[in-house]
Amino acid sequence: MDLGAITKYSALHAKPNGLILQYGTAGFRTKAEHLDHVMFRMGLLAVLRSKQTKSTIGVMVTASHNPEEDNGVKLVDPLGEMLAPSWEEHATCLANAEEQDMQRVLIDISEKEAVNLQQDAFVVIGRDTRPSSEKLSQSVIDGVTVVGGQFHDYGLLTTPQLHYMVYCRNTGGRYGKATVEGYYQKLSKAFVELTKQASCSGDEYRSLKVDCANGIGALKLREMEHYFSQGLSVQLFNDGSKGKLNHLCGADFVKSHQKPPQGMEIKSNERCCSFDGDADRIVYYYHDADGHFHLIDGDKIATLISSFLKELLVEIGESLNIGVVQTAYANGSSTRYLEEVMKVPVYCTKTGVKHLHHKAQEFDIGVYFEANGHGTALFSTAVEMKIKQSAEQLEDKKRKAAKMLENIIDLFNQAAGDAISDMLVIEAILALKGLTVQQWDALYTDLPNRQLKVQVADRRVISTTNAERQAVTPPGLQEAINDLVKKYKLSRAFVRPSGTEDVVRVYAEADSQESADHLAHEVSLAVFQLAGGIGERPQPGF
Ligand SMILES: CC(=O)N[C@H]1[C@@H](OP(=O)(O)O)O[C@H](CO)[C@@H](O)[C@@H]1O
Ligand SMILES: [Mg+2]
Repeated sequence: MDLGAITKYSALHAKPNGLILQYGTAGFRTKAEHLDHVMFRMGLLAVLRSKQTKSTIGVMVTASHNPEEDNGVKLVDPLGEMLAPSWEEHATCLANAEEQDMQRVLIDISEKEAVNLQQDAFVVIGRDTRPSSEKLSQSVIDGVTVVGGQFHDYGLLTTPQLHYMVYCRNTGGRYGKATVEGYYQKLSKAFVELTKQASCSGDEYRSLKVDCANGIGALKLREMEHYFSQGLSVQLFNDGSKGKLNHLCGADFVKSHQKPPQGMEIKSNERCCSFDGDADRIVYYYHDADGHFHLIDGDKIATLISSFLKELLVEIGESLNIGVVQTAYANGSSTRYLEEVMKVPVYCTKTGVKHLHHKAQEFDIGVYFEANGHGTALFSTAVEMKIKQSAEQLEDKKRKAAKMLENIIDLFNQAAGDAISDMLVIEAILALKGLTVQQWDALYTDLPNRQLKVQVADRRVISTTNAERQAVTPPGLQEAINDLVKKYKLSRAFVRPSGTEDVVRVYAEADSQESADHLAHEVSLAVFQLAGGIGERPQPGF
């Protein structure tokens, strides 16, 4: 390492004095103007991680569903997964080191992690469409080059596309070709093969309205659509030509406000979906004949996918273990339906995709989704091989099911939740099963629920256990929640400090919307009183 050069270049990406940031659930995220030094330093860190793992490492510049003025960065580990926790700590230390301490922190990390500095390093970089992203990704490149790392800048990519590139590059091309073209071809081929088998046809059935959150998803879907147009026609809205990124649109807006995005005209019973700003989340929705809005969230997506996979396995005659992984935010009805009707084991992990992803890796087939629409399915190597064999050896009907499963496996992005890939999986399943969006929605009825945020002086006073479903501290809070929950039917509530915002999140569900709203409000008051609320007391009404 040429420490002199690092110090010299670092001064060109100077850290604002006193600024402290944390590598959180989704990397670093804050106002774009505060991130130049973080980007440079993440370039440095990506090189160290690449040397240590002797693999290609990814750096994605995005702040997902945050407002346009924000930005962020996260590192992608060799198999396309999130950065290992010990390196998250290194990332935080490096980002927060004052200029004069930078060299020491870099050396500390290299020593602690036994990084062979002579090893070659390769980093791939992607960015979303934010106005600040291009310059910030240049700062990442500055960091990579100053420590002698090689790089490939993919330019504009969805977050899951970058995860895919990393995975492809580190598996010798077995997973796919590490180009945007390779991504389009792999997914589209699988999708077209699948939809060829569907018996229903007709233009109306095979068309979908997509709200792209005025983000990168619009660009990429537009590039990709002609590859799969045989199987599906998509109509793009909020494609970035006029509106602002994530403003009154996108998956996060639709899920949290439980209403359709602006800028999209919806006729009754039309199938619609929304991506978030970096296209790693998706939710579906429609208006019924009475004009009521129906949201189909990550829980229902997981249900559709896992029931389809289970059916295929039964047809093939394979008894592989399927597990569904959720978080505490999963609607109680979905968990009940999966366990009691579908007889699929369900596991609950802490919030944050990396927790779900790791749990899902424990199964032959692991399906994981956050309620907000981030998720995918993972297939063990042994399963992939078995299914490939079955697709060649089995007879007739069984063989057809095995072929379908083989294509479904190819259609999923197993590196990360991916709005485009999930959309194609869902569209293929609906077509193959001949299901309308209403029939899908009718699998079960969501329990009414409410999510609120409470401002407190220090959200770390709240600690939780049992996959965040119970508060351990501050004393008395969990008892207060228990007493409140008892007042309502089919009720459940929990609180946890957010990993991405300076708030405490409150979640409540109950047998009616009114009860869920009341319960959420009462729990918010308990948080305010017992966990050091600041500002105005939580008010009833939403
Ligand atoms: C309730 C909720 O939706 N929480 C989101 C949100 O995390 P919080 O830790 O709740 O701020 O952002 C995460 C990163 O995008 C996402 O994984 C998670 O699901
Ligand atoms: Mg996102």
